[in-house]
Amino acid sequence: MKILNVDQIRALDQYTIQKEPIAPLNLMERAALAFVDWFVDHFPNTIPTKIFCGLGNNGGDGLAIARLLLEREYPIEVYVVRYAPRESDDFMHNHRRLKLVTEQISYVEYSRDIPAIRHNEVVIDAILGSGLSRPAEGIVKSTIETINRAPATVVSVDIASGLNADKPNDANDVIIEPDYTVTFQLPKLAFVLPKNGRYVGEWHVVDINLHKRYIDQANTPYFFTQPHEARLLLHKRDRFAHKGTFGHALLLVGSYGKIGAAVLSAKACLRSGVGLLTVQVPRCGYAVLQTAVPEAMCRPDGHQNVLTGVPDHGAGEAHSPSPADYSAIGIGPGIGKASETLAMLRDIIPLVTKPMVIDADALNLLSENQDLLEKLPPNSILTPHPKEFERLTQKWDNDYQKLDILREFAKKHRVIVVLKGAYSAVATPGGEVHFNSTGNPGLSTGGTGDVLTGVLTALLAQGYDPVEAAVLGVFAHGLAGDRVAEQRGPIGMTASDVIDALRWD
Ligand SMILES: NC(=O)C1=CN([C@@H]2O[C@H](COP(=O)(O)OP(=O)(O)OC[C@H]3O[C@@H](n4cnc5c(N)ncnc54)[C@H](O)[C@@H]3O)[C@@H](O)[C@H]2O)[C@@H](O)CC1
Ligand SMILES: [K+]
Repeated sequence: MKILNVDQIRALDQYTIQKEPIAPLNLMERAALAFVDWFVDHFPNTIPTKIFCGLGNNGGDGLAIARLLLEREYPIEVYVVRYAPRESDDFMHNHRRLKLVTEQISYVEYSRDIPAIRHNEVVIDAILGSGLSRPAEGIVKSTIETINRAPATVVSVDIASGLNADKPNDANDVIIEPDYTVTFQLPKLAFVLPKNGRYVGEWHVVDINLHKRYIDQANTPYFFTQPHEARLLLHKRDRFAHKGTFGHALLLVGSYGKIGAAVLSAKACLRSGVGLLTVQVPRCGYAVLQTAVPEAMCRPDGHQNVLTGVPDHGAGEAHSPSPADYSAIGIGPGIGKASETLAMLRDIIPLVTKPMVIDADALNLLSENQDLLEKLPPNSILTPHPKEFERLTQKWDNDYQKLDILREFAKKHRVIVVLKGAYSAVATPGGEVHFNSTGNPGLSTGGTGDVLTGVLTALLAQGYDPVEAAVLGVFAHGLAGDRVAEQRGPIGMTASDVIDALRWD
């Protein structure tokens, strides 16, 4: 699903009005109905509900919503926040319509007009929407502050009042902190950025049938991966397939004290459909790996505690692994930053021609040895969390700047970057960013990153296009986490649970 900016959303509204065609007032009615359908599914008509409306089209939506909820016998009180002398046309139409069904419309001009809000109430926030053009001030600001202090459940219409949809807010801006945001047609970029979590709450997109042709043609670097889109990326398996069909992956993982990372990445790789897997671990990890992951071939490193890339001669292999022998290579989980391991990266990276997966301390070694970045095979997948990405690049002032840095980095180095977190962002060499829709805070636990490396390496080994591998792998990994959270709650989740919950159908 595309994420469009405010100008595009406005143009999309206009395009729909002209090309469908539909009168603006009817489009507003459609939006209000879509909101109300969602609302009646979530709140019974026994809860006192206060709805705060601004004077623009967001407020117009609010007035239409109030009328539709009154028809459904919701106990609604309507408050119009009068911050300006002029109302939008569609606001005025809906104001007239609402007055035909209720006398109970209050006007908030001064602080004393703001009603008390009790804890068992619902507040619908329709003060300002995507037309926000300056910070909330005066009576708008006081109303927002009162709503935020209230112990009620808050639902924002389209977007929290005061929140910019596609650019940073100032630290001092006063913004509604909703429990839910019900937005029209497409998500806003603001919703997927970490700093905005409290200004979005749980968000839902409702379909209001805006014109598909405009959406199809609109140019945007930003996408939100929906389940059906991820599922389309999945390769069908041939009935006559054999293990050679699904590639041979090599994982270079683990160091003394971190062999668990090697085990997790190896298990996840095998659970993600790879045909054959070889795992190179320091000698200290040999028995552990052979026991914990009997399906994998283990190549012990010549070094007892860290990876050097040189195999243990006792294992009968005289040569370093030839990267060309493998369909995909994943490096990083648990490897540490020993100088021998850096030397291994220096040896191996220039020899690899196929996209590889780079994670954890391999990323930190790249940060400290940036010349290696230039040598990465094109379309390699890097999987930093924000701190690792900051080490690779620079500090950022806000999430929007972080996105710019992310896109620039992926383009410059011709790599795919999976910036991990809520709504993990997959940045492509072509400048696109795909935000993931699965996952939950339970995944913030040791080892889940190692699992992701295994998953991505398996997909590359099977011949997935690297961008598709990243988008699909991140989606499947998050979905596995969601399955675990559903079964046992997010708090007790372990990386091993995530591996067990991986499914590819
Ligand atoms: N245009 C359309 O066809 C549709 C619009 N819809 C609704 O319309 C909203 C956008 O409506 P508008 O463009 O009228 O904008 P808003 O309703 O967000 O804002 C109204 C006006 O307030 C002024 N304003 C901006 N920032 C302010 C501030 N901080 N304090 C006081 N005044 C401020 C601006 O002049 C702005 O145009 C969407 O969020 C959505 O809720 C929906 O009805 C769907 C269809
Ligand atoms: K709003």
